[in-house]
Order: sequence, then C-alpha cells, then structure tokens
Amino acid sequence: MDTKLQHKELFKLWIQRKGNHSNINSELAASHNLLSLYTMEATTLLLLSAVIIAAFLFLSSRHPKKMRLIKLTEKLPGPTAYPIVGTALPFMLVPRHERLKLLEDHMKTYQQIYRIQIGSVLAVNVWQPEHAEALLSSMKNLDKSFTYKFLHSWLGTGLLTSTGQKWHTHRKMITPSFHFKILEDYVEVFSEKSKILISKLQKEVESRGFNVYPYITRCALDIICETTMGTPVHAQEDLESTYVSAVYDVSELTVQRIVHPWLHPGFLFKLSPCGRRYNKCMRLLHDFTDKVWNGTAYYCGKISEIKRTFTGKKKRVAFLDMLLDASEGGAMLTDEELREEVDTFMFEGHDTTSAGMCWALYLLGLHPDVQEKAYQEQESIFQGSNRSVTMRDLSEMKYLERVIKESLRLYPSVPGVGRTLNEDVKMGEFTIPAGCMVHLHIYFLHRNPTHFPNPEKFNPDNFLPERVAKRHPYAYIPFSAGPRNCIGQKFAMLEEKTVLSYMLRHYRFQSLDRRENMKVVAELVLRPENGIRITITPRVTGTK
Ligand code: HEM
Repeated sequence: MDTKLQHKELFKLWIQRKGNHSNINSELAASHNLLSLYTMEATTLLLLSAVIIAAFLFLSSRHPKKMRLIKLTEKLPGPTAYPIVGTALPFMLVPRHERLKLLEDHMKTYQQIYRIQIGSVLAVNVWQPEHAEALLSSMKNLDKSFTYKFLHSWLGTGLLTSTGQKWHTHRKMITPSFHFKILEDYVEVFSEKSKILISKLQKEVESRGFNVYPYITRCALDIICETTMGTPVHAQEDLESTYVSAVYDVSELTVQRIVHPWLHPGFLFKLSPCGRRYNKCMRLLHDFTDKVWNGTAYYCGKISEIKRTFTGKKKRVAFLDMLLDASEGGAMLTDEELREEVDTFMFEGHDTTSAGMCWALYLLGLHPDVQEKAYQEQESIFQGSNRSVTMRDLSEMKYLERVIKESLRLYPSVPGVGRTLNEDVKMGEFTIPAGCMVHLHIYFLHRNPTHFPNPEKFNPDNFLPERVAKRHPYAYIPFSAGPRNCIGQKFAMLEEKTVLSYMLRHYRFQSLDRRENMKVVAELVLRPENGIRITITPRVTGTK
C-alpha cells in the first residue's frame, strides 16, 4: 500500500474514532449526571443512616438499665475511652505477646479493679480473690460474657458457652462421665499414649534443642479422642496436624476480633481478611470433629456398636456414649447439640492440658533440683519398673502434684474468664450493676504477693497442705470455681501426672529459654508464642 493511501485510511479511522469518542463523551456526560444523582442519593442515605444510628445509640444510652450501668461504672477508675475504639486502642497496636504486659500495667495503675470499654461495651476487670469469690460463687451470675459469643460458630452452645436451662441440663448429664470410676479406666489410655510419646521423643535425643509443644499436644489429642469420644485418631503418627494449627489460629483470630470493635458484627467480620481466615479454620476444625464423630458409628444408628472399644479390650465408657444413651432414652439431645459437645470437649480437653504439661516441663527444665526431687518420687513409686501407671500410683505422686499446681499458678492454661452479670455484685466499695461484663484475670490473681510471697518464683512448696490451708480459697483457681468450674479438672490432673511421670522416668530435660525471654500469649489458652525448646537425655529406667 502506498503512503498516501495509508494516510487516507488512517485519517478515516481517526474520524471514526473521534465520532465514537464524541459518543463516549456524551455517554460519559449522561452517566456522570446519573452518578451525581446516585452520589446525592447515597449521601442522603448515609446521612440518614448516621442519624438513625446516632438516635438509636442516644435512645439506648437513655435506657434506664444502660443509664444505671453507665452511672455506676463511671465511679470506677480506668483508662480514657475514645469514640469507636473505647479503651482498646493500645491492644490493637501492640504484638500479641505484649498484650499481657499492657494488662499488667493497668493492674499496677489501678490496684484493685478498673473499668474498660471495648467499642461501646462496658466491662470491669478484676483479679482480687475477694472479687473472684463474689463473682464465681453466685448461683445467679452464670452467664458468660459477650466475648464467648465469638466462639459460637465453632463450639455452638456446648457446655463452655451455653447458658440457662440448656447449660444446667447438659452439665447434669455430663457430670457422671467424669466420675472417679470412669476416670480410673481412662488412666490406662493415659499410659498407652504416654508410652507412644516417649518412643516418639527418642529421635530428639541427639537434638541440640527442639520444640516439645507439638509432641505433647498430639499426645493430649490422642488422649481426649480415645477417652471421651471413644475414637482413636493416632495424632502422634501425624506430624502436621491441621486440627492443632487451626485451633491456634482461631484462638488468635478470636482475640483479634475482641480488640477490634468493628469486627464484632458478624457480617463485617465475615468480609474481613480475619473473618475469611477464621472461616477456613472452621471448615478444618469441623472436618476433623466430623471424622471423630463418624468414628463413633453413631450414624449407623447402632449405639450398641459403640459399647465395645476399638482396641477390643474391656469396654471403656466414653462420655459420648453416655450422651448418646441419654439421647436415645429420653430424646434429650439433638444431633446438633451432640456435635456442639464433641467440638467443646475436643478443644477444652486437649488444648488446656497440653499447655499445662508444657509449662510444667518448661519449669522443671529450668529447675534441675525440683526435677531431681520429682524424679526421686517416681523412683520410689515404680522402683525402676516399666509397668503401666495405676490410679493408686497417681495418688502417691504428691510432689509432682505440687509441681503441676505451681506451674498452673504461674502459667494458668486458661488465663481469664468472663461473665455478664444477671444481678448486682458488690466488690469492695463498688456496686457492679447487672448487665455489666466482668473479666476475672486468673493470671494476675495467681500473682498476688499477699497470698504468694515472691510471686514470680517457681516454688512447688507453695502447695504444701499447711500453706494451702491458710490461703484465701479463691487465691488459686486455675480451674475456676463455683457452679461453672471446670468439669474436666480431675481428668486434667490425672492426665498431666501420668504424662509427666513417663517424661521424668525416661528423660532428663533442660529448658533452653529463660523466663524473661519467653513470649507469652494470653488468648483462649495461655501459650508460649514460640513453643518450649528443650534438650533431652535418656535415663536408665524400666529395667525391672
Ligand atoms: C489443665 C487443664 C485445664 C484447665 C486449667 C481448665 C480450666 C478451665 C476453666 C478456668 C474453666 C472455666 C471457663 C470459663 O468460665 O470460661 C473451664 C471450664 C470447662 N472445662 Fe476445663 N480446664 C482444663 C482441662 C479440661 C479438660 C481435660 C476438660 C474435658 C475433658 C475440660 C472441660 C471443660 C468444660 C466442658 C468447661 C465448661 C464447664 C461449664 O461451664 O460447665 N477442661 N476449664
């Protein structure tokens, strides 16, 4: 094509384009008009919504109950509350492991009690034994604080999160599953799983330092699934447990949600990156519990099948069996309710004990003198024998019990609990009104120098009977207290003793991180952010 022709074609094209452009321009102008119309409407809508929200907030703040709550809590000391964030801002800005330090600063500043505000929600933080008693011994104040609602998509309203008649009925139904006689059967499983743990750790003997946390967690998961659910999951064979890492993530995300008030409404949380991560975890967690759930053969409708154990040995009554029986007989529990309890016990029953055992190992690994004493006690009970642990042996482990109690004092697996008051509670000179949330910080309660002189020192003798007898009954409550205390308390102590007994008899261990360097995160469970690094050396045992 010659160049003149080329220019002509190009000119035509240009004219065409220009025409199109003018069309586009006129379209643009029209859409611009439409846009300004929309913008005006959107602005009006936004303004209208803002007025409605402001009116709602104003009217609800004028509600007599809310007015009373504000009036009474106004008298309490506390940090300055800002619009939207309340007093939560510093907690949003620091890394996870520094939140505990912020709480400690508040505790030192306000001495006894203080008021906080998360978004528009008022709460009171306490950590004195007298306040703990006033809160926990009440038969009326049994409702959990609103923060537990953030666990509903995971645990539903199982025993930990339910209230009212549902909680009462389920508590009554589940309590017999933790009877002494049934726990006695469980000890066999504790021993079985501890033996696997010891053999799995063998490969770390040469290691110059490793994180013991995942080993202990998987052992605890094996224990809870086989005892309460009656289903073996062989978690100790699976090095990468997606269930365990999803539990950690959910724990972190729940606290993120609590401290960011705009993540409180469900629909906003779902849209946020935090919420999307949370939903992914939910699928993993529920998939895992589905497997456990299906393992009970419930869906086959053959309750009797559950009555035999999977190992073919004599029957052990799992708590799930009891619930299923109760449901069958009295049609009391729906499928949904049973699922909620499976999720609740799987979580509460393994995450808390893993943390407890790991902190105990950590402290024993820092204090060789205490470790040696605990080992000598084991030797005096087993005298070198490698036989399984019995209930009687466990009752003789008095010193180990003191070690565990002291570890739970310094590092309580559940660092705090919360309630929403149904009736006023008097705390010192203040009346905390019905409707108010109260957080009890067990972590700080256990560090009260009046009840534990030199509170940061690891000293198992704090639990010598004569010292315990002189102490305020609410000065040490790792399992909470009153009607909503931990249903698995005895189970937990027996499990911890068994696993630690095996650890002590088979290995000498040393902790590699000093206490001042540990990054402690106080979320649903009190965890070391980077695990527990130890070295292990085999002991000569089990020769008889
Ligand atoms: C060292 C181990 C444990 C510690 C420190 C611990 C601590 C606690 C605490 C402080 C509470 C009260 C929670 C609250 O009010 O929000 C609680 C409740 C609960 N715990 Fe534990 N727990 C441990 C082990 C277990 C085990 C092994 C199980 C199950 C086998 C279990 C099941 C539960 C349940 C179901 C509740 C709710 C009880 C209710 O509200 O009626 N816990 N636990």
